[in-house]
Amino acid sequence: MEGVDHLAFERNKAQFDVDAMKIVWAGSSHALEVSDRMSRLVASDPAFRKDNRAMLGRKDLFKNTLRKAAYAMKRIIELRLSEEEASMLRSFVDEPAFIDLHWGMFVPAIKGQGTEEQQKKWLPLALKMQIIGCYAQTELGHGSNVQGLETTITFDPKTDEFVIHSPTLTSSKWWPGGLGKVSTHAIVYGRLITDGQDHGVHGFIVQLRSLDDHLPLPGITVGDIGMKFGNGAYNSMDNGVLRFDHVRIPRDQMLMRVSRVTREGKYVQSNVPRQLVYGTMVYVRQTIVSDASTALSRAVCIATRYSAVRRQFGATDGSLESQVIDYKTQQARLFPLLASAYAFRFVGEWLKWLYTDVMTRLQANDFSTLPEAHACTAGLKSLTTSATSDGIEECRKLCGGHGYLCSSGLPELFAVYVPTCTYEGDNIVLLLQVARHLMKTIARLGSGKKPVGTVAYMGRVEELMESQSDVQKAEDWLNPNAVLGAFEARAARKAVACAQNLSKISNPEGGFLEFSNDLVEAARAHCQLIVVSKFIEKLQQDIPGKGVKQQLEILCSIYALFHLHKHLGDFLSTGCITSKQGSLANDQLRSLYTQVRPNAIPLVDAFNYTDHYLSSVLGRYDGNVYPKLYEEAWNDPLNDSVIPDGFQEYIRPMLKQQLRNARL
Ligand SMILES: Cc1cc2nc3c(=O)[nH]c(=O)nc-3n(C[C@H](O)[C@H](O)[C@H](O)COP(=O)(O)OP(=O)(O)OC[C@H]3O[C@@H](n4cnc5c(N)ncnc54)[C@H](O)[C@@H]3O)c2cc1C
Repeated sequence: MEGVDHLAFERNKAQFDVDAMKIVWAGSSHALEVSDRMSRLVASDPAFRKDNRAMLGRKDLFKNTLRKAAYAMKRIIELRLSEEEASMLRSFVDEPAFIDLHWGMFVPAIKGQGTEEQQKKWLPLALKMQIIGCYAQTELGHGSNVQGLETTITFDPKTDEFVIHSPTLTSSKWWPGGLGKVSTHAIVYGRLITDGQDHGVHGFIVQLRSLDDHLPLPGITVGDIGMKFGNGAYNSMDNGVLRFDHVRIPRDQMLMRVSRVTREGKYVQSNVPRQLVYGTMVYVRQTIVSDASTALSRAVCIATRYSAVRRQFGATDGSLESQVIDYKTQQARLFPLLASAYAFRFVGEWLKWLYTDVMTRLQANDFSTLPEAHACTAGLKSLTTSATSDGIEECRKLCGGHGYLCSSGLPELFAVYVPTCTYEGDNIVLLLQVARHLMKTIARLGSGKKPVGTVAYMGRVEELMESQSDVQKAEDWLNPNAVLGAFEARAARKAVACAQNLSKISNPEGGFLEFSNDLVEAARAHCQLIVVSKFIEKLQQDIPGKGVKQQLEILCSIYALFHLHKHLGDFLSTGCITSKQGSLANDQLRSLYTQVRPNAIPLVDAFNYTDHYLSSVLGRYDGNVYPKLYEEAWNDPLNDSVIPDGFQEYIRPMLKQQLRNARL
């Protein structure tokens, strides 16, 4: 029945103002207005149709992506959209494409690492897309270990040029998105060599293809690296391979904000501090954390709506069967993910603030917060992307068999999302960086310099080593101080235990390798503390709207207590809480699930996603799942004919064969 809202009875249960929650989710009324307008614009335009992506072959998929990107650009110009509107529109087009790298890496790298002069020259071209750029750092042989890159970029004082060369097979650039078939330019990272001296890895703007006929320039070999995981999914992106055979570029194409090479070939550090480069990294990782909340909330929206539609077992006397969302096990898997989506939203919002704060301080030559900002964005990138990847897969399972259909939207969402655990820093490598920062923080505790920002709690390490939770009944766990106290004590104690183990080993690097699993766990505990504490901080703000704050308080408690329950071993073995307190946390968690249940559908409605964006039969706003699933099946190309191609060649002969000699 078209036009009927099959989930209306769920929406009527809302105990809070959903429109007010939409504003909280979007960040402001303005952000909601823009995102709502842009998402509807995309959803209503058939040119942005995406329900056939999984059926397309690679070439058609790729060409379709080019068409959409060009059409989006045309609309952005025609409608005179602002940068904010344009970026929203692109995100609702929802198709991994070369433009992601152009806007997400190429432009920020020029802004962050280029001199003013370089920005003046390159940014207008890039912003109007008269050149298209990518970010070519990773090589076949090295990704995480950037210092291991092999591409050489040697200054030739005779011609005032750099010569870029790929000396080995493993020095081939490998993976950069947008490189394979589209980009005209790249930020290429390689070893800078002047006068025989290696100055380490630096970035350069390099033209790869002719702006007239798109052919690779002399000395450049470039192509796509091949199909990736999933149907459709990330295959709309041309991740590429690139080799240089003594390619020459002018000297002024080295990104020279932090260091430069003079006409005479002298390598000079500018008075702009090297740390500035970290600013771009903080920016990029902050967007990844925000995107994590978006991806997870999409999956959760699908799984929650479908869990309210799906009924299994429990019918008595001819009554309806139970909605699967009412099963406690379903709630215990789904609601922590709902809570995580909100938690990541707020930690992402805070990271946006942090980036602005870091940049303001950098302008004033204050670098004091940079190591901490760098470590915490690295850690949060790792934590949120891992949890989101696992969460999307859990949502697929929460949808039972139908979750495995491409029309559920979940397989493709997972396939597109999962490489975030690897790109922009492998998640384990990033946690090890956080652990290094924690160990340095502990080592400096005696120096009198107080730790700042998200490691400030380490300044109270003596107290945290002794503290005992005073929780006596289940409701005590609703007190934010009780939760914070336990998470701080756990993080501090795990980090201190690592530091103590490391101090017993004479070779610090050897010790770091030996205890790296414990260090990763300590870093994870620290990052979970950040997420919990930022959620709690958010709730200390004024949050208007009937019942909105109350719902968020429930979600915050679910996020914290779910993790406390999941990592109970940590909390018990470090002695932060007793086993009785652990089981009280579990009691409280059960009660919170019951409280969130009537609000589950309204809480996912607050994400304000269009059906186009969700791209899921199971997650449809109106809950009209079964007729649409049935209809969708008949759209599959295999159903174009009743008898499949190949029947005469393969099926019929098999059916008719006489197996006189077979041993079957
Ligand atoms: C879809 C996608 C898009 C990408 N886009 C780009 C792009 O646009 N531009 C670009 O330059 N690159 C890009 N990359 C490359 C990406 O940045 C690298 O793959 C990433 O940095 C990981 O490096 P790696 O592949 O060398 O992994 P490796 O470092 O080889 O990781 C392999 C394993 O070793 C482990 N490991 C590595 N070092 C350590 C250590 N010190 N301690 C413990 N364990 C360790 C890792 O945890 C992992 O389990 C992309 C990759 C993907 C998948």
